[in-house]
Amino acid sequence: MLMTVDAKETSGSLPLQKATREIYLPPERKKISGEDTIHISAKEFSIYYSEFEAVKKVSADIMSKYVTAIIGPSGCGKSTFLRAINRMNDLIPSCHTTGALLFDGEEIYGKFTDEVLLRKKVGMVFQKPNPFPKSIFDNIAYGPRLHGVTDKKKLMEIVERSLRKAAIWDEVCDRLDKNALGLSGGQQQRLCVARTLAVEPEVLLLDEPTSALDPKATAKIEDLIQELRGSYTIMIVTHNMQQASRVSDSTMFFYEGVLVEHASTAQLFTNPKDSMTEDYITGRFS
Ligand SMILES: Nc1ncnc2c1ncn2[C@@H]1O[C@H](COP(=O)(O)OP(=O)(O)OP(=O)(O)O)[C@@H](O)[C@H]1O
Repeated sequence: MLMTVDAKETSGSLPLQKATREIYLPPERKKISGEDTIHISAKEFSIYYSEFEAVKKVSADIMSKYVTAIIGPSGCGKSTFLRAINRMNDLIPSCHTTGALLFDGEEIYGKFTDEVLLRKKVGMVFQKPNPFPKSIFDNIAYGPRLHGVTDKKKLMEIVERSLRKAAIWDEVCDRLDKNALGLSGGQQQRLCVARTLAVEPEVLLLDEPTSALDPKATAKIEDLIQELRGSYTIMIVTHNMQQASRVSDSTMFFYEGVLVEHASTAQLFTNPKDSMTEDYITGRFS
């Protein structure tokens, strides 16, 4: 469903411009059966690169098995926040955090956190598909092998199950021994989702997973997110607000490192509480 929103003419310190954008009204989304539980929780959580505070005292609860979108202008800290959830930022020496970030109630940045186990539970798919230069089979079997699965029959089961879950089995089942780099960009990205699913994570972090894909491949990934909703907690960074409104249950809007608003996607896109959110979703600034 589409409607046109005229943004207000006043907007604090933001440059004034007439903004008219078609806003996709999020469809009614079914509640996931069972009790709603908090999977990830940030409490006054900040992330620094040296002295620079890229994410500022964020407090938010991410609900288990729902889809959460993270939106906001370039450089506002979306990816930095996402990457903190499986400690990918550890690879950057200047990066450090304050406050708390909890996964199932346990400190992600705790002294005794097992990062390998954390990254098994919290998988990540990046902007550009990045299959290994190996066969399709070996791409999917890579993680399970790393975690000690050696039995060929068991590996075959995992490979098939993961490729089916990622909605790519039918396209590749007759060429599992072929190099994954021979797949199209969209297929490669679904293969990367399958590779992540192969180690049975609980959380999927998707960092602009469709920005390098054409509309058809993008639609397949969006359909896939809907398929996986209810089985995994999914967080997706996207610049595409229509995508956020199509695929997510709740949306976080960041601006300059601050979490300005976090609400159900329906509310955030139709009745945002903060004027800055409204200005952003109506295209006053990007
Ligand atoms: N490795 C790094 N070292 C220093 N500063 C960084 C590093 N990575 C990101 N930053 C800075 O942190 C801030 C947040 O960056 P981040 O990539 O998280 O933003 P983003 O909202 O994901 O942006 P985009 O939408 O452009 O991907 C930016 O000011 C960026 O320049």
